[in-house]
Amino acid sequence: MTDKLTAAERATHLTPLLDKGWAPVERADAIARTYVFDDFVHAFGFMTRVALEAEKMDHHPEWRNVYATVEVTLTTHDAGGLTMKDIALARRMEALV
Ligand SMILES: C[C@H](O)[C@H](O)[C@H]1CNC2=NC(N)=NC(=O)C2=N1
Repeated sequence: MTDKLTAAERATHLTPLLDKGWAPVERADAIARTYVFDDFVHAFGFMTRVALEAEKMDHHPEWRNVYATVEVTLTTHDAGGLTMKDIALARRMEALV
């Protein structure tokens, strides 16, 4: 789960997330997505749900919240790049949005 994704794994696992609005961040071998909610309460509710899941998964997002906007970047620091842990967390976030 913490080995960096191969090109074939990226093609399989990343493509569905790219369709949902996630984008590669080449600078850090990461992916990023910006979520826009109706207001701060909805944005922070999402962050709270994700935080509880992230803690269970022992895998944590880099993120920034300004009022109704949540900017998320996912990468695996221990591996120095994108791994299946990031894919799993992105999928959980898509289920919790
Ligand atoms: C000790 C602990 O398991 C590690 O530091 C975990 C915690 N959460 C993490 N989150 C992310 N995004 N990358 C990591 O490498 C990572 N490592």
